[in-house]
Amino acid sequence: MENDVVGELLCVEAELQDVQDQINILLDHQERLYRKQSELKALLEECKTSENEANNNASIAAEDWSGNFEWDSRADDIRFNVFGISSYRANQREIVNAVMSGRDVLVIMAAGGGKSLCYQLPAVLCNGVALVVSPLLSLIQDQVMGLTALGIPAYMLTSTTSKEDEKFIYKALDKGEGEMKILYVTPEKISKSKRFMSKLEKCHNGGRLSLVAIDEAHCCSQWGHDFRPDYKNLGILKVQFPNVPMIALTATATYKVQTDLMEMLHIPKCVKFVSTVNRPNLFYKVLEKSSVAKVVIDEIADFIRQSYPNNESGIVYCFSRKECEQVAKELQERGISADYYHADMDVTAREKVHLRWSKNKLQVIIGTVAFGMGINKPDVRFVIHHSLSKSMETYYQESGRAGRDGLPSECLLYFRPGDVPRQSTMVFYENSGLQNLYDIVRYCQSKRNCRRGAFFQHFGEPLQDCNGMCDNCAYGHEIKEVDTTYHAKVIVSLLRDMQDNEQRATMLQLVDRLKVKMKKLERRIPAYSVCN
Ligand SMILES: Nc1ncnc2c1ncn2[C@@H]1O[C@H](COP(=O)(O)OP(=O)(O)OP(=O)(O)O)[C@@H](O)[C@H]1O
Repeated sequence: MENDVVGELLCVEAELQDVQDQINILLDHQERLYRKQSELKALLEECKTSENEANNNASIAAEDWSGNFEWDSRADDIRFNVFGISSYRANQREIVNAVMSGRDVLVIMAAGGGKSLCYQLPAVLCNGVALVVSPLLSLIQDQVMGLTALGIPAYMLTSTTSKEDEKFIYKALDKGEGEMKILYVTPEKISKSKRFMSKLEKCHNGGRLSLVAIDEAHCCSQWGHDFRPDYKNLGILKVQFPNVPMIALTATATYKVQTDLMEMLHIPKCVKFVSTVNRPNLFYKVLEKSSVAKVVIDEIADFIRQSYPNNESGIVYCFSRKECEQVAKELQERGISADYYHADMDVTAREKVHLRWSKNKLQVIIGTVAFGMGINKPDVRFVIHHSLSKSMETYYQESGRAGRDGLPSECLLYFRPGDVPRQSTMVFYENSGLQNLYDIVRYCQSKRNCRRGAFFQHFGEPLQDCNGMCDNCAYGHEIKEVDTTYHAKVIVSLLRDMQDNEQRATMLQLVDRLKVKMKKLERRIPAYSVCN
């Protein structure tokens, strides 16, 4: 009898091993299919793009923006002698040529790729004034300061503009008096100031409006990660000035966002320049986040001390304002030069922190998502996420603030499932909010797939080699397989009970109830221990 049982047990074990082997084969197959699926999706997007462009304007395909143009030598002269740039980066020359040819242009170029030159160079080359719409005051101030230092007459019309400058700007628009090549405004100026719009109209009627640039153009789309209601009204610019070339620029836009913003800005026939989202100098890594807050801070402090002992700049992103302050305080207590930045602080205090950090007087800035657009520091060596972002797109943008100078930099994300419900309550009412959140959760939980590959997949781009620049590709992870069938059954029965009794619970309450129920069951049926 015992022999029979042993024999049967061996058979079952052999069969189980066989099943496991088949599962492994299927998992490999699934991974290959995912890759293929992402490549095919990218191809489909490309086909759609070229099909749309062909439908919109058959001549686009035939146009070659890298050929010779009459402004070539003047453009080279200004690029080199005014901007001090010795050669163009990918797509820059082609974009300048398309704008100079009077076409509307959509530019999608990764952070630090050099988008500003794409409209600033044509602005200097052309007669008249270029209007630039940009979402943030700090961003505008930086740009105007930079251009003024290069000797380019650039101005901004914002709440901080002096009466004297305002008078000069209005005169320049109205009558073409004084020298003004570039004028920066926030989108509110377009939607809210009738006076400004009437002066702009006069500038246009006098043939002096050379081009319109829309920076951070993804803000137009509700499907984007940073929708701004005032951006919705920018379409008026194309309606009022149909013959003035418009250039819309952003670091990220999925196909859906691209289509949406082209529609909002009324530029259906624009020439599109899409550069890769790949940032080869960034190393992406996901770390398991301890449920003990102090442990996480200790780890972050150790990482900064050991990897960046020479005051190299970094950012730590936190979920809430309170958490920012707490993390900053605890890092300070561990001897790290750190301070916080969030929307609850007054503007002066925020600017002070930003300035200290920009000038390397402060090593680490601890920010909420409010510390975002307009951060132009090129030498940020690390971006740490104390909790996960709300989407792949947001994470790409935030982590992308590292290494804009092209030098090796690190992007670390601390993940624990307990942080997911905090985000899900925030994104529940956003367009595709939960779907976007689950995409990044999948990114965090993956122990097999290339992190970089996840970005390519998300932005519908063909896969490129990671060159070992993510944790999964560099060292791989030991994968422990756990059978969770029993847990799943208990969860389902728990949910059924709650449904029958019309009860509601948050995710964390649910976890607590599950723990209690598991304990009860274990006591009753010890064989089904949680460790099973
Ligand atoms: N062709 C070039 N050669 C060398 N440096 C360049 C070139 N074009 C731009 N740069 C420099 O690269 C840096 C980043 O450029 P820019 O600020 O325009 O990037 P961006 O694409 O707007 O990035 P972000 O989306 O992060 O704002 C700037 O210091 C700029 O002077």
